Amino acid sequence: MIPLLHDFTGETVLVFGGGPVGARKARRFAEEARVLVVSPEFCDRSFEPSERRHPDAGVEFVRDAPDPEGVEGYVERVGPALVVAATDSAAVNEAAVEAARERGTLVNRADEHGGREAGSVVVPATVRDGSVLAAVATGGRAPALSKHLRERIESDLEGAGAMADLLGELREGFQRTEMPPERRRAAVRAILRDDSVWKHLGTDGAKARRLAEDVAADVPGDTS
Ligand SMILES: C[C@@]1(CC(=O)O)c2cc3[nH]c(cc4nc(cc5[nH]c(cc(n2)[C@H]1CCC(=O)O)[C@@](C)(CC(=O)O)[C@@H]5CCC(=O)O)C(CC(=O)O)=C4CCC(=O)O)c(CCC(=O)O)c3CC(=O)O
Ligand SMILES: NC(=O)C1=CN([C@@H]2O[C@H](COP(=O)(O)OP(=O)(O)OC[C@H]3O[C@@H](n4cnc5c(N)ncnc54)[C@H](O)[C@@H]3O)[C@@H](O)[C@H]2O)C=CC1
Repeated sequence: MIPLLHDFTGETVLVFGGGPVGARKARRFAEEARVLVVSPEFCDRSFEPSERRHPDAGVEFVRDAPDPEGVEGYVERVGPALVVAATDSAAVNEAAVEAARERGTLVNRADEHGGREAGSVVVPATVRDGSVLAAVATGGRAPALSKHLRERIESDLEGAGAMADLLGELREGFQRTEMPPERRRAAVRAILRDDSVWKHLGTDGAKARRLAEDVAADVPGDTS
């Protein structure tokens, strides 16, 4: 399996099953999507996304226990970008997969592992810092290991979002001044290797930027 990124901003995600697993997936997608959870009960009703990347993002709950035909009806009416099948009923989960497949909609089935058909996607463990993200998966062999590794790499990503913002701004400047591509690459590499830029990113962004500009200015013109 090969990871791809999908922007759910402004999209709807339809989750069947409001147990711990459905709630965890709902929480994840509600960072940027409008999430509709269909379930007789929802174990995470107080949930509010910590980071809302779209005004409509959040979770709505519909109290219902649809049978397989009813599941199809929800998928038809809601027209989601992704269906999450996270009930404790294999028949209901299978109906959600079928309904999604018929509409060409992405589907995440929580009660299975191993190879999948096109359009059937897996949710990895994710670490995010600003616009930077890392995802861990184990081919479904050991999801608890994905969680464990996610916790371990959380600290590695600290400051990465601020660094991405800084480099994004500097790159625009480099492009405006028509800095040759080779020199631009060398400057970016030198900034990334500079401990004092990293150190100041979290505390004094303006200072980090000045340091980075100095590092870039010191990069030799001819790097061939
Ligand atoms: C295939 C996949 C499909 C999918 O859901 O997309 C899937 C399937 C299954 N998970 C099961 C169990 C557990 N899953 C977790 C945790 C997570 N599971 C996640 C993803 C995935 N789980 C996909 C593969 C990802 C990969 O390749 O690694 C994470 C990463 C993302 C997320 O869900 O948000 C999230 C960590 C999030 C985080 O913290 O960062 C824990 C740990 C815990 O709960 O503490 C346990 C209990 C321990 C154990 O059993 O290992 C079972 C057995 C159920 C049973 O026995 O009944 C199945 C079904 C089966 O294996 O058949
Ligand atoms: N992918 C993952 O990370 C994991 C997957 N699982 C699997 O996912 C499934 C769900 O796990 P949990 O949330 O722990 O189970 P759970 O049993 O606590 O929750 C299932 C929820 O589905 C609801 N439900 C039942 N019939 C429904 C229907 N017709 N329509 C809508 N909702 C319905 C139940 O009321 C309950 O709220 C389990 O069957 C298990 O196989 C379990 C652990 C982790």
